[in-house]
Amino acid sequence: MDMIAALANIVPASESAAEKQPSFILKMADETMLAYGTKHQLAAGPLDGFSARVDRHFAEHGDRPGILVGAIPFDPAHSAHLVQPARMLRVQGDHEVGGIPGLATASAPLMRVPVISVTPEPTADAFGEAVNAAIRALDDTSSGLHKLVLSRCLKVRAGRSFSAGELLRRLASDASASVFITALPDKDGKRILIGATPELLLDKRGHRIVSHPLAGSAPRSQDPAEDRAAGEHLLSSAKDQHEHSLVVQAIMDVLSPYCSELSAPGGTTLRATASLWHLGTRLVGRLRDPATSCAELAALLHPTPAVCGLPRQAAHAAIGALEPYDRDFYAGAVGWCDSSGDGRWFVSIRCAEIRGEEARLYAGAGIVPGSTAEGEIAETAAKFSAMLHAFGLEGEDVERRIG
Ligand SMILES: C=C(O[C@@H]1C=C(C(=O)O)C=C[C@H]1O)C(=O)O
Repeated sequence: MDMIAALANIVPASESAAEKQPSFILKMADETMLAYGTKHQLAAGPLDGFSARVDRHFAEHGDRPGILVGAIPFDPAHSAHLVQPARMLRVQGDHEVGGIPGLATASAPLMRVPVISVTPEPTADAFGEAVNAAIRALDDTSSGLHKLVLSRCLKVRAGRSFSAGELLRRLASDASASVFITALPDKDGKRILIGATPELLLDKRGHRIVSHPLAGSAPRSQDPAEDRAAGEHLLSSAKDQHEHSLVVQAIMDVLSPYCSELSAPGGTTLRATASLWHLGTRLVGRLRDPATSCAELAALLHPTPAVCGLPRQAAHAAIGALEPYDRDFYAGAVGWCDSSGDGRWFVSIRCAEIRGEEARLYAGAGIVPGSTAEGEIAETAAKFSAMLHAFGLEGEDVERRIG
């Protein structure tokens, strides 16, 4: 059955417009999930207590579909935004996201939304100063810091509201990423988070868990020889391998007490998105007790040193002092968990928060001894490029602003 036919079966014509539009889309290599409407919302609260709230939710709301979808913010003290939808559509395999009713039609031409302004927050220079402050903190052994991830933001204002469907279609052209749209709690109006993340926080099905952390990055090149050299350079870089190993070790430390087996069968390898090379390690484990829920493990893992730093508390405090904004749902997690304890969560990076005619794009980079301000400016500029491409924003003018 094709996508439109499948949707026609589950979306009766009499339904309200809001219910016809998916409020959550997650397109992965092997499956696309679409959630419509809201039956119940997960009770608010910090990440500590998240899995207990999820368990309580399913105990109280035994109706179908027995699934919660949505987003976890960066700050563990802030509340996740998860809903039990009215309906859920899961399409196995890889497929076109073009024909989703209420979003966009596959045959419609891509429309460029006229952009009024692109404002960096902070400026590339100010971000470079924050990176230098982080490098000084890492060099000062009394700080106890080993790694810190700093981000910057681009505020994009347009002449009319952005079309989530068109953005999603453009993002989906990079098959190496999982594309998502999720509703966020209202703040001066309706908000969504949209992105194309390459990073799997945790997948849990029965006994089996998989995590695929990324850390260590290099911009790709249009020139094939230069591109290959950039990848090989990253793979042999002691600084990047060190940065990467800190993340892998932290994740293994969290997961191993729960596992009878935990290993990295393929070791550390290069992962490519359309714009970046990454170092990645796919970790596969077998849980001692399959009743250990995905929500419980995801809450313990987040935020990993791939988006926060090491040690977690000190890095979190340093981010609060050095970044001029609250990350909110950037560098959190997006995904789902179900009443059987299974689930899948991705790290919410390469994303933008959209509210009407305004978008906030985010990009961050891990800083370890040996990092440089110029290197981190270039890396975050490359990390913006997938979203900028989706917004139709490329060229010298934007490049000048983002450094
Ligand atoms: C924080 C981001 O990316 C993270 C940081 C990386 C790095 O420092 O090399 C690589 C992948 C992600 O884990 C981001 O894209 O915003």
